[in-house]
Amino acid sequence: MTSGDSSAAKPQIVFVLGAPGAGKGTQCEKIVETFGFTHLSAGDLLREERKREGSEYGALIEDNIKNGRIVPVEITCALLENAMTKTKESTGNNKFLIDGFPRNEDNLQGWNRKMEEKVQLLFVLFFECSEDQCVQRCLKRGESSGRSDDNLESLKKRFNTYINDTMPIVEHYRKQDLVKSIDAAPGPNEVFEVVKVSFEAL
Ligand SMILES: Nc1ncnc2c1ncn2[C@@H]1O[C@H](COP(=O)(O)OP(=O)(O)O)[C@@H](O)[C@H]1O
Ligand SMILES: Nc1ccn([C@@H]2O[C@H](COP(=O)(O)OP(=O)(O)O)[C@@H](O)[C@H]2O)c(=O)n1
Repeated sequence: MTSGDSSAAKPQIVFVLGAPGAGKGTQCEKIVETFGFTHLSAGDLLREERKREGSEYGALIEDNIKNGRIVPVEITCALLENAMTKTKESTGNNKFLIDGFPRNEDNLQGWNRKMEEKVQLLFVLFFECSEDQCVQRCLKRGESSGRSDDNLESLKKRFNTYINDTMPIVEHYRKQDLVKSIDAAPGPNEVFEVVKVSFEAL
């Protein structure tokens, strides 16, 4: 096999970042419908692992989520890799939106050690939205989501983590010219009109 062949088989990925409540999950659903990517949310995978019977990480994950801290990358990266492998085997799809990751330096380093060479990073979608607007969206979502972190106390901690730990990761990718910044303040359909452009260009 030539090196060209093996690189063609690499999964294509887009990282999706933005503040809590910026609308990452909402836009990912739309991208899946229109462009055939598989959506892998790091937060959803962690919440599933938290409730999986026999998981040794349940309490650790819950403690981190409630306090807006980032779970150690060994756990999150293994969940993502496993989900990618399973998706590839069961559906043949090899294009992934990786939502809410990498969210801090530990996530970035862990991913780069284990996965960077195995995938093709297309770009990083970054949703920009004011803290006020994001908090309002999360509080509204909290009325029905049942999430233990959609409350004001957890949100303050999540925003600290976002500013201190996630923004440097966005800057890291910006320096590599990989970031596509999207204004996430308008309604979901309007935001998607802008998101679309990046995927149509692929
Ligand atoms: N563009 C938007 N305008 C208004 N509300 C939105 C928008 N995008 C998402 N929402 C709502 O805000 C909440 C957070 O959106 P979500 O996609 O879950 O964000 P994230 O994945 O970034 O945390 C949800 O209740 C969602 O319905
Ligand atoms: N890479 C990640 C992503 C999420 N998480 C945890 O999961 C929580 C919820 O993340 P999420 O992406 O589902 O939700 P939002 O904060 O984006 O609304 C985060 O606050 C972290 O505690 C993590 O530890 N590592």
